[in-house]
Amino acid sequence: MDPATARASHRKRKHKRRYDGQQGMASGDDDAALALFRFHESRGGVRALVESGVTTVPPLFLAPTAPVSSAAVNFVVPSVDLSLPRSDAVALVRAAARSSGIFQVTNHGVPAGTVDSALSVVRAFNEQPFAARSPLYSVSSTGAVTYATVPIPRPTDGQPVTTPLLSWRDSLILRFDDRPRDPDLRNLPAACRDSLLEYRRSLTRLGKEIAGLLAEGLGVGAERLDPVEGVLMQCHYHPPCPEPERALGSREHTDGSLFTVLSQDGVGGLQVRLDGGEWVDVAPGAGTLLVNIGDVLKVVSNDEYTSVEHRVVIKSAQEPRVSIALFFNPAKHGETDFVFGPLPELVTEEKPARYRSLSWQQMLDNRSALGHAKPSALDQFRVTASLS
Ligand SMILES: O=C(O)CCC(=O)C(=O)O
Ligand SMILES: [Fe+2]
Repeated sequence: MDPATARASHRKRKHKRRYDGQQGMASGDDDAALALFRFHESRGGVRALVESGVTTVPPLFLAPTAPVSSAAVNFVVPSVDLSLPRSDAVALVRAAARSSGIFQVTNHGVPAGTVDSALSVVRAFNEQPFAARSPLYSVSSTGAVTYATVPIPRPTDGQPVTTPLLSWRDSLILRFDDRPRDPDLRNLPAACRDSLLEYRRSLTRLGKEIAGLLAEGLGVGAERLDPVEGVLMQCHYHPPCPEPERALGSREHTDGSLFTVLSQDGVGGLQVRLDGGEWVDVAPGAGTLLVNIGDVLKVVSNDEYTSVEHRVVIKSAQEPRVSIALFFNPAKHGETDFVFGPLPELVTEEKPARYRSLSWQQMLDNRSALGHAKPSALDQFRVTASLS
């Protein structure tokens, strides 16, 4: 190979690695990696594909098996009425966080208009002409605001190349970590910016209340999970899909957060996996707020609480679906990485620490290397019982 060809080939491989986030791909994946590269270069997201009139799901998005849910199980997401006396609300939160790892909150004090408006500005952002939204397109995981079709890393479980690389959704991502003030969102249309900041302000109050209830449910002081902050806001737009049963809106994963507050419109598609078994639908309720437990809280609670595995299937060939996930973590300002482990109060002789302490960065590194699904990156930090 002459030096120029070798350099070009090296550049191509580097590009591929940057975009698929995986090291050492098999050469059989080359075409998929190039298709992924080209897709990102086009800067229009899934929405642009749909606008171009695709009638089939391109291979980059193909789910390996039809993502069916169990019709046999009638899953009703636990509901917590936040206007109940505190001890009752704590008991409900505790039961839900221990069993399914997801619950819905009612009487939460977040105005319905705040949620509706946030969902509709996300939809409007994505439905702007290509020229208005594509300048923000970036797969970088830094920056105050980015817009992209973001892949969730594939589990490295030896699945064949047909594993989908991309989810059928475009995400507008706002990052609030490391910043004492609101991030610079000047690139967003003003109405979009104002609604999303108001949404975050309102949900931050709710997040603090939920953190207190979750802490009390563990039998520790409310302040033990405080201060929390909505550090990352992912606003997802799932364009109508010509073959809904062949794509996934989101691959299966657990969230890396303490907990996540999720709102969605009435289209539906969110599913959870019960006890690592069957996938079941979470019935949509337009504007309802769901709380799901993430991996940080699973560790901090020493496995008292469970992080819920979830995914999004595409329900409609006509209707787009919009959802907003606000991820809550311990507040951190500046450069210091936060380290977390089982709370000392929850470690006893009968129940020793199930995890070693780990830093947020270690957790992120493991998630991108091993994928976000179970068996999870977290298992790397699990303390295994000594056999001797
Ligand atoms: O779109 C949804 O309902 C779920 C989104 C989600 O799971 C996430 O952003 O982590
Ligand atoms: Fe999630």
